[in-house]
Amino acid sequence: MTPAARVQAAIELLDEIIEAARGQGAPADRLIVNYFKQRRYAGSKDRRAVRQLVYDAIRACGPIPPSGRAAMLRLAESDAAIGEAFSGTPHGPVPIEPGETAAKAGIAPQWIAEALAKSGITGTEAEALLGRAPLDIRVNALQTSREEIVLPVPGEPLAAPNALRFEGGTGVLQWDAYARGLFEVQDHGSQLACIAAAVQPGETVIDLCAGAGGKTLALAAAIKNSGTIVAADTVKRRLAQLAPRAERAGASNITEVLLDPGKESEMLSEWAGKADLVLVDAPCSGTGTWRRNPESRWRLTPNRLDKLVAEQARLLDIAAGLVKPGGRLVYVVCSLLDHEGTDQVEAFVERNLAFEARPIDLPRGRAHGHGHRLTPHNDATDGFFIAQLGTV
Ligand SMILES: C[S@@+](CC[C@H](N)C(=O)[O-])C[C@H]1O[C@@H](n2cnc3c(N)ncnc32)[C@H](O)[C@@H]1O
Repeated sequence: MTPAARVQAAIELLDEIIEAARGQGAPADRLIVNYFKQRRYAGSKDRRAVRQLVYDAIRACGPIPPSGRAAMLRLAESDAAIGEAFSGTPHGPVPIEPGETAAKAGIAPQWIAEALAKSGITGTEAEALLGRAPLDIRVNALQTSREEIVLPVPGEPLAAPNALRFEGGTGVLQWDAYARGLFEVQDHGSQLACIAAAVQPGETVIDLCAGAGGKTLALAAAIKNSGTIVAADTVKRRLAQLAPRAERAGASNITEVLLDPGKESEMLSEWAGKADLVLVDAPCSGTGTWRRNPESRWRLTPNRLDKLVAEQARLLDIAAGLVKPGGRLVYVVCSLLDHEGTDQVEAFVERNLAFEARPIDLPRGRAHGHGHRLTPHNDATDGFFIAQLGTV
């Protein structure tokens, strides 16, 4: 493909991504894969270059752009080579019309940028939300250690004791050590959130929003396969990924519970008031993961955020009923909006007088409100808010 044809392909893809974001359709990554399935003539270099153009344009536009072409014109303002592609050559974009405008720049749609600013995320902190994420792994302490593991490329040791960092895009899933369960891909921030849970061997742990089990597996390793971990979620397709991962990792103390939405407490009643730890890794807006999914900021609406905040509060109250006297609840969101973080915890302790927010001691991050905050700028992790709620 010529450089101009690559720019035109990126414009077409951006049109699809914008439409999907407006209608809550397929994520950008899937649309890119589908696009190239129908265009086998594009080689791997073309695919990589187009993908890069698409993601650079997504990052460059704050609000949802009116069109893929307007998004690419925004990128052209900082890259003359892209501007030159608008010359009307075959397969390339038609020339720029007089008065044609580029999409708006910025960190995010205005209302989200304002909510972030109210939460203390401005300037370089806000810009870093759209940086490029490295690739972190968690060495599986059930099978090996960071010192013993042998990998094709040496990773950079991080503050979490089992964390190693590689350049983004490193093909770690093709490594033999992955197939043998010696490590899992997990952001350093997620690993630190699991450390905040401070599990001890023999404990009864409920991972209320286990998803595909990323944190469940870290907790199983920390608890050294003793005690019990209940991994619960409402989405079968996510929870179904846990069993094969657990088998590969050698984690043998996990019980899965597929929950019906609205019947969570009923379905977990055998553990009511019995858990040493309940982890609530709640569904959230994901503002801390824009490095990986920059277009997700175009999908969030005030109404969707309100619904998420209400669901987080409901899940926290369900979790409170599962914690035993003297036990603890750890609340995690990969968002930096205070609505979903410290404000949520403040409202929880007002509703649940048996709980108090406790300080968290981690090698990275800072205290923020009623919890602890990790950010891409300050900590080189995804953005997280973590709170530990102990019974008084
Ligand atoms: C942030 S994700 C969890 C990620 C997972 N803990 C990990 O480390 O990979 C939030 C999860 O909450 C689940 N969820 C949403 N509503 C729920 C509910 N009412 N009860 C339990 N889980 C729920 C979602 O299906 C999703 O898997």
